[in-house]
This record gives sequence, structure tokens and C-alpha cells, in this order.
Amino acid sequence: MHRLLKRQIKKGLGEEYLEDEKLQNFFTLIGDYYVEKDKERILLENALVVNSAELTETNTQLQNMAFFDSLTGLTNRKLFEKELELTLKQIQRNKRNIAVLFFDVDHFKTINDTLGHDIGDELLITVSRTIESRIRSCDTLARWGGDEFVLLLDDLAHIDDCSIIAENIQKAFSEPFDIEGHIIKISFSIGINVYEDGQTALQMLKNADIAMYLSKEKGRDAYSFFTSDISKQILADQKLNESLIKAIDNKEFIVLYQPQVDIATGKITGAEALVRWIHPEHGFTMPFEFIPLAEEKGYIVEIGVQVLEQACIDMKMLLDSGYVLNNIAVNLSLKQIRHQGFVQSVQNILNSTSLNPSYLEFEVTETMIMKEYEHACSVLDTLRNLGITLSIDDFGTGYSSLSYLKRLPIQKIKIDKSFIDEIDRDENDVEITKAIIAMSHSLGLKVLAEGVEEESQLQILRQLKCESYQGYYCSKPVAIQEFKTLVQKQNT
Ligand SMILES: Nc1nc2c(ncn2[C@@H]2O[C@@H]3COP(=O)(O)O[C@H]4[C@@H](O)[C@H](n5cnc6c(=O)[nH]c(N)nc65)O[C@@H]4COP(=O)(O)O[C@H]3[C@H]2O)c(=O)[nH]1
Repeated sequence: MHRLLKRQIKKGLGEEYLEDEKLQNFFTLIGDYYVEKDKERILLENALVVNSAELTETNTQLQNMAFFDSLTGLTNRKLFEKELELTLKQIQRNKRNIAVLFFDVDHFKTINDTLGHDIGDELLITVSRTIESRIRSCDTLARWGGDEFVLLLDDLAHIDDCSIIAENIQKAFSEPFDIEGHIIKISFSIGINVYEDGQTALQMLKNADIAMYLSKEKGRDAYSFFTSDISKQILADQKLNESLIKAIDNKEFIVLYQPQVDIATGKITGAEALVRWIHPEHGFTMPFEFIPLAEEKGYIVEIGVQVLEQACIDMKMLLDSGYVLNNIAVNLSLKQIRHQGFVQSVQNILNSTSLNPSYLEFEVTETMIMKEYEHACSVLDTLRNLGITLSIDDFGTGYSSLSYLKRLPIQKIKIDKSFIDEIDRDENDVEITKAIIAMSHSLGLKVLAEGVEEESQLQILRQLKCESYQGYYCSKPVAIQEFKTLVQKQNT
């Protein structure tokens, strides 16, 4: 027992209380709690002013403060940890299945920021009551902090019951809630750790938290079980994240160029700029290995600036050296379009590199535009007004809706590689490609076919009056020097 406590118990309540086991436990816990919170002294004095008749009531109040969350009334973190430790001790003697579930409310910050903290608080109370209504009395639900909750499932008949309970809870949140007139729909990212021999309370909680992050990566509104593979994956992601931050500072990215070819003349008319990362340890790293994380974390905004700058510098150099080319195409991500300073940074790069905007083309995908249609349209209108060309990448894999195409300030459609792969064997692909080309032409748009690898594919595209293509048939993406050689060879 804490020395100060001992002294105060002796002074306030008498020596005999020192032997009271219940009281010792109670005070030790309270002492622990407030030592952490730096409020030990105040609470101890409060606790010891009481006489024995008042002790029970004061105990209850103090216990409430120390072990329960004041907003939701749920068990708090401290008590949950103690209960979990106790349960783990019990299962050494009496074997049974237990699991810890870690819950995080998806996008809670947005709700708090937009609707205010009072609504956020009400929502957390509703969340608590709703989860409570879906669990058994032997389970313990606690508020971990902020918008995080933990659940201890005790005495599970079968491990699979964890999934059933998680799905049941998800189902309880499938309909929106009415919080003081605001209709709010929420979901959870859930991580599950099923107890395995030797695990400590801390490990169980940490593992459930790691599994919760996997659910976030899956796109939220999901539950995931902890496995040692996940742990490796999360560690690898953390490492990738750290090296990506360094890569931006150290400018470790290079830009390759894939030729775009006029089908009628066979001449290279432009190129698509494709980023590569020269990782200091792993070397040449392809976009699929880092672009998804860069998009998720928002680093794509800075990487995009570096790629755009390099592409504009190289295009200007090519034009100044006498190469006859029409365009340099650069991929855009949704995060870039959303970024407030994006249009200004494009303007700055065009100014500093002195590239005429009519040579620059931005590629956007249908899916990206549909996610934020109004805002995307307004940014694309501004870019178009600067004189930049806009094209739709991966066409045919998203919405492919005529009405939205009509509204967008685009000049070119890039037919997705998946329609070209078997165009020389599959009549359906020929029909789809024919329809896309006819529709694009009727809207006054040019068409480029992606992923052309064979002469037989090119022949069909020629018959279908597709203007240009890109693909390994001409060249893989190459460094600027090699691109220059290709243009010299092909265009003379
Ligand atoms: N098998 C095969 N593949 C072909 C052929 N022709 C082209 N490709 C590949 O198809 C991808 C075309 O780029 P994308 O659709 O814009 O798809 C790009 C784009 O979405 C993204 N990406 C690349 N660079 C950037 C960038 O600077 N910014 C952003 N936001 N995304 C980028 O990464 C994706 C993949 O880029 P890459 O790995 O360079 O892969 C490139 C290219 O190498 C072919 O004939 N056969």
C-alpha cells in the first residue's frame, strides 16, 4: 500500500482499518489511478475526511469517478484492464474461449468537427447503449477513450461466435440515428483478438488494436481477426510510411515516359509520365507498391508536384530541342484535386518551367470524378481554362455514363487495357470498344487505347478508327534519354 495512504488511513479512520483488505484494495486502486493523473493528493484527502458511516457512499462515488466513464457510464480503460487481467488469471484454472474486440467509430472526427461536440457526445452515448443491447451480461464493454471502445467476450461457446457478435453489432448500426434532429449514419472498424495461451492483457489489447487498423485499411466498416501475419503487414506498412516521408524530402522519385503513338502515321505524338521510386535499400520500386499508401496518407500531393515539375521540365527540353510532340500526360489523384493549393501549384510549375499549358495533359479516372463530382468539375474547368488538356483514364471500368461525360471539360478518352487484352479474340471486346469509340467521336472526343501489346490488336483498333495507342507494342515506360532515342527512330 502507498505510504501516504497508510498514514492517512491511520490518521483518519484508525489503525484497525489498515488491516481491512477491501479498503486496501480500494485505496490502492484509487491511488494508482490518481498517481497517473497527477491528482493523487486531492483525492486522497477527500477520501479520508469521511467517517466510517459515510465510507460506503463515498466509496461508490469515488469508484464511479475512478472506474467508469463519466460520459457513457461504461467501464473505463483502467477497470477494463483489471477485469481482463482477472479473467486471464481465471482461465488458467478454468479453460474457456475469450476474445477482445477493439472498436473505432469511422470518421467520428468529421462528425465532431461539423456538428459540434455536444452532438458527438450524444452519439457516443447512443453508440454505447446500442452495443450494450447486442452483448451478453457476461461480456464487458468499455470506453477506451475518444471514439474507441473495447469489448471483452467471455466464455464463448466457439471462436466463430466473435464474427457473429461483430456482425450483429454492425447490423445494429446499419440504419442512421436521429441525434437531436441530425440524421447520422456511422460504421465501425473492428479488430478482434482471440485469446491464445500465454497472451497477456496488454498483448490482447495491442493485437486487437492492430487488427482494427487492418479493418481501416480494408476501407472501414469491417472487422478483422489478429494473426501474426497482420502484425508483420502493419509493421511493413509503418516502415513503408516512414521511408516514403524520407523519399519525398530526399526527392527519390524519377519519372519514366511511355510513348503514345498515332495509329494512322505510326509516329510518337506524346508520352504518359509514370513515376518510379528509387528506394535507397530496395531499389527500383513500382507505383503499385507505394501509390496506394501515398494516396491514403495524402503524400501523393507532394509526389504529384515533383512528378509534374519533372515532366514539364523534360517536355520543355524536348520541344526546345526540336522534337515534334503534342502532349505530356500526367496522372492525377483525388487527393490532389481536393487539395486547396493544387491549381496554384500547377500554375507555378507552368510558369517556372515556361511550358505552354497546351502541351500538358492531365489524366483523371471516372471513379475519382464520381466521388466528388461537383468539386472535380469545378477544378477541371479551371485547369481547362488554363489551356490544359484533360483525359479520362481507364475508361469503361467505372460509371461510363454519357450524361457526366457531356458535362466534363475533357478532350480524350483512354480505353482501359482490359478491353484491349483480348480484342483480337473476343467479339464482345470488339463491340464494346467500337461503341466507346463511336460515342466518344459523337461527343467530339479523341480516343487512345491502352495496353496494346500485339500487331493483331493494333489492326483492329485501326479498323475501328481509334486515333492513338499506348502499350508495350511500341515500348514500356522508359527514361528520358531512351524516350528521345525512340522518338528519333520512329518519327524520322
Ligand atoms: N502489361 C502491360 N502494362 C502496360 C502496357 N502499357 C502500359 N502499361 C502499364 O499500364 C499502366 C498505365 O498507367 P495508368 O493506367 O495511368 O496507371 C498508373 C497510375 O494509375 C499510377 N501512377 C503511375 N505514376 C503515377 C503518378 O505520377 N501519379 C499518380 N497519381 N499515379 C501514378 O500507377 C499506375 C500503374 O503505373 P505503371 O506501373 O507505370 O503501369 C502503367 C504502364 O506501365 C502494356 O502494353 N502491357
